[in-house]
Amino acid sequence: MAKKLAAGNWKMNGTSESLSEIAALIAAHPNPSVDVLLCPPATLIAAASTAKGSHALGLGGQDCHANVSGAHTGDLSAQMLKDAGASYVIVGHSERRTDHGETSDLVRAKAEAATQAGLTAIICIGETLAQREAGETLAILDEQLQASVPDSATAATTVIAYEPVWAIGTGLTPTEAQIGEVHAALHSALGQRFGDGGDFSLLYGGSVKGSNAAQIFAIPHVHGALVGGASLKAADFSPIVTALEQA
Ligand SMILES: O=C[C@H](O)COP(=O)(O)O
Repeated sequence: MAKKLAAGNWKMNGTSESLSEIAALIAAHPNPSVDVLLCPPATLIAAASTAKGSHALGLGGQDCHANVSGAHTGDLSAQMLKDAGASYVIVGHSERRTDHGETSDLVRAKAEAATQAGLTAIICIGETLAQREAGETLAILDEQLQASVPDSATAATTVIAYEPVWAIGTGLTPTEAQIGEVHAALHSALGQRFGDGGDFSLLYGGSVKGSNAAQIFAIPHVHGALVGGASLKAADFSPIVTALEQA
């Protein structure tokens, strides 16, 4: 049974003042019935870990280096994120693929590093609008999935996030049928490769908000969301957590 996960990605947003949003989220969900995760900037992970105390809220990084340590100025290893209090790390977000030229081979190496450090890897894949309009969506996603997910991946250590690039931060979302088609294909591909495709958590990401979360979570093989803008404020993220709890 795939676990349900409401994950927030703060991207390059947040300073110590933002820790009050974590306190507010915890207050709104003292005992959540689904997994709830926030990925603040790495500078806040340790403080967020202290702020959350023993609450079940998970914390994650937004990227990690493929190596454990070394001469990589400005980078962070998965071990360092874990040491700061993270239990997850996002790898292969389209903003990393675009802004930093990350390939699926590199994403796979990062996912391996993450799981070796004991973190759950959230591996992101997604098509551009041009690829969707060219009818290439399923082929592109399968290519990204096969190349980005390590052979060592298991449902316990790996979460897949489908994020259409054109839906991120735009207010646009695919139709329910389009999301359903993709998630069914991912479920099937993971099942064929790993034999336990039914257990991998498959998140949808891209303009998820309180007003559309329930419809998205009702789609087969959608086990949660990776939320950007609407995760920054507890007041916006909390309804998404609630919608997942009720799905
Ligand atoms: O990681 C999160 C996604 O990029 C979605 O961002 P968004 O909810 O702001 O569209």
